[in-house]
Amino acid sequence: MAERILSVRGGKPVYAGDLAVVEVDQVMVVDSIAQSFIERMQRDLEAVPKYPERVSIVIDHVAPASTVSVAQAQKEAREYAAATGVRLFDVGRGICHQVLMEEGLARPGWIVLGSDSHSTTYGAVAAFGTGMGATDIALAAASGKTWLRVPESVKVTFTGNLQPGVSAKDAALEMIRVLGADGATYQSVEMHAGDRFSRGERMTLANLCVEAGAKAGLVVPGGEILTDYGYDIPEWVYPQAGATYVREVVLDLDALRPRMSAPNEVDNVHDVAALSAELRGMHVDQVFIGTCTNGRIEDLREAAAVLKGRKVAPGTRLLIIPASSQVMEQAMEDGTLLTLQRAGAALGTPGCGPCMGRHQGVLAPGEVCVSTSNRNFIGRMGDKDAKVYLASPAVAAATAVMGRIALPEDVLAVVGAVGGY
Ligand SMILES: CC(C)[C@H](C(=O)O)[C@@H](O)C(=O)O
Ligand code: SF4
Repeated sequence: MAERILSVRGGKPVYAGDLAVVEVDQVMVVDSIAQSFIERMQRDLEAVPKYPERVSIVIDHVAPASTVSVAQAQKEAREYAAATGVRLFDVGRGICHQVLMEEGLARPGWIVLGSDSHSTTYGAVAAFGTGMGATDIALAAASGKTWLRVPESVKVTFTGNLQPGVSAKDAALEMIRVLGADGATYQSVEMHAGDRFSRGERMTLANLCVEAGAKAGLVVPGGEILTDYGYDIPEWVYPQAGATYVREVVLDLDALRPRMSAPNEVDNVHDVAALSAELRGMHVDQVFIGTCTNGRIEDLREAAAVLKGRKVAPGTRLLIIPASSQVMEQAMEDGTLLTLQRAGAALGTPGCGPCMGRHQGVLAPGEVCVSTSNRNFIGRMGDKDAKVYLASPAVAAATAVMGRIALPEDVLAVVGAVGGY
């Protein structure tokens, strides 16, 4: 898939290891990188965006601003957008990847460069999405092009079906366990799943690919689900018959059970049911449901199904942040937010929230957090002595009810307050 997309978009056949120069359809800049991006454009390149409509700035990582310097950087980003005509998604619109997908700014066959590592997410709609630093992003904005070394591909085939209580997040964590945290460095993870996964589920899978070091995470479009792409799928995004891969992995969804990634590496993945009694009994201080990995409407509904009529355990706090304003609206309309609020969740403004430990839920030394995000390295969500466990929204919600790591079935017997919120 990577070879074909980069060949067509570069106008000549390229193979793994070749250099490709390709047209860029969308350049995405996040708040945290905006200042360096602007500096590269103005000071180093002395350029303006070649195609302003192909550049989007998203204020999402620390939104609303937490300090004066963050506020100043965001002010400069707004002014830059107004002066150059690039698109601006301001505070409250949501997390960059979710917003670009909702706005149709990632489409099958597109090349989308983001100043954010989780730009692999766009592979959910067969777009070649990848993250780059401020300098490369600025060059792409100034020239409308970028150069890439064409990645080798790893083939991941999903068989069977997700069982009740098991989600795409569990499949993604299992994939990372099998590949390893550096198992797909600068490779394209090409996922073959037929029509097993919805658009949101494919986003979760493609999102996690960068945690194996991948350059891109491409889901091969398949089956009945092709309608949720929103745009035509060109024939040339499909892998060539007889394509060769550097590695092939098969994941059986029938056998998959809820997974959890334990500190401090994303590929330290375990079966939740098989965790030691000590870990299952450990007090959990904070549960966070949200992020570009699992902050979509289906994720909030999954959490609400577990939390409905129940309360967050005393001594545990539950933070829930929808990935975008659109998700927030859907969750308002269908009552999901009310269920979550009544269960005792603290609801936040759409954005990244505490995912990378900069605001809205930073962890103290020794605290334990179960999060639906994608990273759990030392210091990710606050103090270096805090611990982050990664799981699905259902496991996170069950954990909030029990105050310790739990499976959705563990809370079935719990009705109403567990000691009172
Ligand atoms: C701030 C941004 C550059 C960073 C990333 O690149 O991924 C962040 O989104 C993260 O998840 O750590
Ligand atoms: S939600 Fe987390 S992982 Fe996603 S872009 Fe924001 S900080 Fe990065």
